[in-house]
Amino acid sequence: MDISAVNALAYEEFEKIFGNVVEKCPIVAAAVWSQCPFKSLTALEDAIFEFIDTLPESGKEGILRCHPDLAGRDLQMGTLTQESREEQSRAGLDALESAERTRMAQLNEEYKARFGFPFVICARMNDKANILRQLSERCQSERAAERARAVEEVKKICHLRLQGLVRTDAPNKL
Ligand SMILES: NC(=O)N[C@H]1NC(=O)NC1=O
Repeated sequence: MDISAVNALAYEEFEKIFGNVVEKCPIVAAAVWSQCPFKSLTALEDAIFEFIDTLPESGKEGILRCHPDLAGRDLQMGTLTQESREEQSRAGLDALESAERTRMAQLNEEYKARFGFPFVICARMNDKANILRQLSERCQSERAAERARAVEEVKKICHLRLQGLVRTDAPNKL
C-alpha cells in the first residue's frame, strides 16, 4: 500500500494494520491516526517517534516492557506476535545451541533485574552472536542511558516494520 491508501483508511483498519509497528502497543497507532493525512511514510514515522519521545520516562519503560524476551518463553511456546517471530528467527534466535539459550536466559534475567524492563534490540539488524555480546555489554550500562538506547532500538524495529507495510516509491504515472 502507498501513503495515499494509508490516508484513506478508516481508524479501525489503520489500527489493525499499524497496531503492532511498536510491539504490543496499539495505542501508538491510535494516537497518531488523528494526524492523518500524512504526506509521506517518513511523516507517519516522524509522528510515531514524536509520540514516543514525548512520553514520560515511565511511558517509555512501559513500551519496553511490552516487548518479549529474545529467545525467551514466548518463542519456545509459540506465543510471539508474527512480526517478532519473524525477526527473532531471522537473527537465528530460534536455532540456538543449548549453551547459547542458557546464556541468553541468564543475561536476560540479569538485565531485567537491573533495569526493570527487558533487553530490547532490533533483531533484524543483528545476528545471534552480536545480540549476545550487546546484551552482555548493556547489562553494565547506567539506567537512563540504557532506557534511551532501548527506545532507539524500538524505533529501528518500528522503521523496518513500517517499511514492510507501506511502499515508499512514487506512484507509477505511466
Ligand atoms: N526484546 C526484543 O528486543 N524484542 C524485539 N526485538 C525485535 O527485533 N523484535 C522483537 O520482538
